Amino acid sequence: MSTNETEASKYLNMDLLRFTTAGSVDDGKSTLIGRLLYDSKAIFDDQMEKIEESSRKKGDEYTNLALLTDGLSAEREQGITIDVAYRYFSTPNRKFIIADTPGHVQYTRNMVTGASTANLAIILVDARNGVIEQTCRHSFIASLLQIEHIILCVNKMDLVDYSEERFKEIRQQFRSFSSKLDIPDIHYIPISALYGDNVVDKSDNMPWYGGSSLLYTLENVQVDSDHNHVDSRFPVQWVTRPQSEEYPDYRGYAGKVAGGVFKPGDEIIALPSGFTSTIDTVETYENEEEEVFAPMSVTMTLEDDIDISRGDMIAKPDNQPTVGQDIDLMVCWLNKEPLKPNGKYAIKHTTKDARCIIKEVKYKVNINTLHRVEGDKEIGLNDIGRIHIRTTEPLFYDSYKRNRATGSVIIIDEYTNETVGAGMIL
Ligand SMILES: Nc1nc2c(ncn2[C@@H]2O[C@H](COP(=O)(O)OP(=O)(O)OP(=O)(O)O)[C@@H](O)[C@H]2O)c(=O)[nH]1
Repeated sequence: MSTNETEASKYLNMDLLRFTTAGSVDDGKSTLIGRLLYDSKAIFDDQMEKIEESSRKKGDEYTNLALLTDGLSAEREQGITIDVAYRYFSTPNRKFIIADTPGHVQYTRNMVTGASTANLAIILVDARNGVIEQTCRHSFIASLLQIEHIILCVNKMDLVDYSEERFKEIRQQFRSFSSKLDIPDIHYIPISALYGDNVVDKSDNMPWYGGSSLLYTLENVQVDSDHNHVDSRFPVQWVTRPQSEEYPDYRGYAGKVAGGVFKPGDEIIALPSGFTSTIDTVETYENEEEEVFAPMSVTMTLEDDIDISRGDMIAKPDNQPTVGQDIDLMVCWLNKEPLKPNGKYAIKHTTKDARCIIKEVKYKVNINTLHRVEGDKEIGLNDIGRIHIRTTEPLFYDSYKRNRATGSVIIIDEYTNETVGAGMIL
């Protein structure tokens, strides 16, 4: 291998952490991401020159790191809908993908999209304001989405004189709230995104803080595998039939593995038909593989010609998903039109499209207390509630806790085609 190839393969094989950032408007998200990229030397020099120049033009005393992420808003102004921007950077120790979710009004929606594949969420609070409703909302969503690690960054410490007491107060506020949530690992870091305190390097301004910097924490937090490698699930996206002279009977099933491992010789079952067969080959775009696993995109061929079409699920006979039409969900509502009890919606689950009726709104959750709201079941924009639906066709699903891919659904308004809800199967 040439040096370039060695470098490239080292990079590809590097450990990856996906994280998302959440905070309310002006808590300093853009500044923080800019600071992380800048201090970890991930910004290219030409980008930096542009930013310095534009900061000078605006008369900023400090290079305005928020400008680094502002390309996003320009795109939004052009009418291109980008709810989440993915940014990539790496240090010698780890690769990172940041799902950067803009903090405007549609924050719940963006956070759900950005966080659904994240291993970790950074939740920012302004040291002057402490824990506010949005902090609670974001943490609750993070716990619903089964994000295992949260870093609560108490930002703008410079504006509270780097006060240890203030930091401890906020940490206590968040501890008492988060004790009611299912989040296994929470870190607390006092930072100043603007001046770089505790972002990449430990700060001299807060000698009382004994923990690690944000970057060090991001580099070292232990993430389990993103994917369920136990329950084999392959939702079929399409059936390929090239019908070439060489292979007149070829029939391949293409899609993305949603869980477990598949290899030639494995016995499989196709749902909903229940027919069984044996895997002949599994291949990726480039190669025939010895085995494939989540989240690889693959084409599978079987030894028997059985009836399988888009939206069907290939699993193993001794480990099948639940098949059903009556489903309990926690739903995050993403549309300004509230959820219609008894309303009909389109629903997307893995590669399957179906329709559903909302049979019952069981309760709405009060984001601050995490209790049920008594006497009010209207699920409006940014609300979270528990609902029961009935689908027109059976879905092949797992609980969200077990498998994020086969345990989530998207609810769509049939008339406007807008995504109105994101659901996690209980
Ligand atoms: N003093 C001080 N100001 C900060 C700090 N971090 C961010 N700011 C300022 O707070 C303001 C908001 O920062 P942004 O990074 O744009 O905030 P944001 O959360 O990304 O805001 P949106 O993009 O609107 O969601 C800017 O004027 C920043 O310069 C900090 O640590 N200390």
